[in-house]
Amino acid sequence: MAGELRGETIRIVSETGGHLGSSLGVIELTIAIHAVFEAPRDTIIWDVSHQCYPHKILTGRRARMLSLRKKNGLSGFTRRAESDYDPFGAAHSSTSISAGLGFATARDLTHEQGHVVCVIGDGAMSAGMAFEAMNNAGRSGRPMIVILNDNDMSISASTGALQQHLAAVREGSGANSGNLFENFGFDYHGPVDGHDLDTLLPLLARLRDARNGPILLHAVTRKGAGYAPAETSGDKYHGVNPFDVYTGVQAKGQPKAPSYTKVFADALIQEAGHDDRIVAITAAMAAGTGIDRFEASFPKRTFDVGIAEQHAVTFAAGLAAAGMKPFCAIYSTFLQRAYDQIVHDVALQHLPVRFAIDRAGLVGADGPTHAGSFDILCLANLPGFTVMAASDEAELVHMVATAAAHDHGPIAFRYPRGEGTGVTLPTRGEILPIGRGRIIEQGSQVALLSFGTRLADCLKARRLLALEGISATVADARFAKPLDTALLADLVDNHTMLITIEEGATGGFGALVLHHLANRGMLDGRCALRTMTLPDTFIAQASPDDMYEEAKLTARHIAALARSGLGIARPNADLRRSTIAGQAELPARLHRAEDR
Ligand SMILES: Cc1ncc(C[n+]2csc(CCOP(=O)(O)OP(=O)(O)O)c2C)c(N)n1
Ligand SMILES: CC(=O)[C@@H](O)[C@H](O)COP(=O)(O)O
Ligand SMILES: [Mg+2]
Repeated sequence: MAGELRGETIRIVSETGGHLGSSLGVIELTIAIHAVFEAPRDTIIWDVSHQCYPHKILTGRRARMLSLRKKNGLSGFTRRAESDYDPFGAAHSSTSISAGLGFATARDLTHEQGHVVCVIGDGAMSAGMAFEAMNNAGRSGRPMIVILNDNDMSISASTGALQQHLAAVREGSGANSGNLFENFGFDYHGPVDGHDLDTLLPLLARLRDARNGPILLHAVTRKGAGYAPAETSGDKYHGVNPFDVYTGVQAKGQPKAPSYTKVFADALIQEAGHDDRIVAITAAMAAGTGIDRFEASFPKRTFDVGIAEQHAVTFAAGLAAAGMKPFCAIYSTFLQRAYDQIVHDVALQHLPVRFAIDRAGLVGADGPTHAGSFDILCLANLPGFTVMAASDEAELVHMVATAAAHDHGPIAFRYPRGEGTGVTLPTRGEILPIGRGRIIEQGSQVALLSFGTRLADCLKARRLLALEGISATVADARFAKPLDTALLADLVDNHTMLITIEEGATGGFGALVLHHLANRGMLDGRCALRTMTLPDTFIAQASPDDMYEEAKLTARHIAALARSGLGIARPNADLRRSTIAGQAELPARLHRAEDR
């Protein structure tokens, strides 16, 4: 059974890509859990749930697994709307014990009998939220079973004191003094071999029938277990592209340009080489944010705090208050977890923390839980914040330098997942802090004001409109806060329509522009205003190549809005055929110093 399930998981992920290592680590655990407990009557909750592929195969979704992480396909995480066997959605870590205690409490209040099982990894266990939940559950006395899936790995190696404690417990050296979980009121069992069904099956049955309060089963597993390419790789094939099953070699297209992440990391390394107050912080995403590259150059100035975004932000605030220049590199979606720390510890104290916001905007296969939708509206509405968005990777280099020099209050710059545009990067001598927006192409009827990387589509839209005799200006806002009010006045005074475009939820850049213009009586009808944002409905599992089509944030959509706003019907047929092929070339003068 385990061999078949492991083989099927490998076969599927070799075609779909996704999170392989963690799924392979819980093959036997998944079998044992579903053998001993009766889902969906019993509640099985997977933390992060990136390891849920075997669970999905065993719960009626095997036939659909090749649609994993694709448009209208199965989610790469558990999802309530997808199956009764997914009682709670996840993807952000460390939520399972809280949710499990919720289910257990509801069960007891309604005098139901079901069991509640939460499977949480050692990495996810390192987050504060897991401790909050254990603190509450341990005292509650409610029967529930937490299975700690301890493979001594996060995405990369686990960090922190918990990792050391678990190692001591695994080696038995911590057993005599009792362990953390017992001290939190859990009946601790283990450590046991999480791959040994002969141990797991009778033990889980006994724990199931105990029903005398919260239990923690410490299962020791191997991430990537049973597949040599995964077991022998540094990250245990945490997240993979489609791959050759026999060799393990992943299909990796030749990148046309360095990723935004790499450009950020290299730019930060450059700045740090000239300023030893610059330090870098990651919350267990060293490779994903490029901070692993920074660490190779500045190991003593790099801090991986574990899956602890809240702590990461306030830790950065402390560093800033003490005169350092902290760069907090956190994915947009995961930064959501630290919002109060951003408001209370950073903004209200006006501390110069630098936020490098990677994966800002749509991210494709990881779907709605990972889309970077809210960082603009969350940060640009905070007092004293400076909020920037890079329109390409050259701009990102200038923004890193701007952030390094910015010592008066918090500053954030956002950039997307994946490859850059291939634009030439500025040399050291060409790098200058930026302070305002800029006009890229001058027109006269409609102004397209982009905040971020949708600029390329605005330039394409300009060419589409030109074919129809409509003249468009394209401008790069660069800042959502402070707004470049001179640029806004220029655009409003000299055009009959202004369209703002941002890859973020409504309430961010466009809303701030509207607020500014309305409150200064600049929307008196001479210039119509439209805003283009990410739709409220999340773009679920849109494949990377059609997510902007789904989000209606392409050149075609921009041109259509301009046309309709100007009261011009759709172009005649022969014009429709003339589509603009290829990427709009950014004008050579785009990156000249005087444009800063
Ligand atoms: C709040 C949050 N921060 C970061 C991540 C990114 N992330 C996904 S899985 C993972 C590591 C999880 O480690 P562990 O719980 O031990 O699971 P394993 O992969 O070892 O099975 C991280 C950091 C996340 N999902 N949620
Ligand atoms: C499960 C999880 O949250 C991470 O593995 C995430 O999927 C990484 O995203 P990137 O692939 O964009 O680094
Ligand atoms: Mg782990």
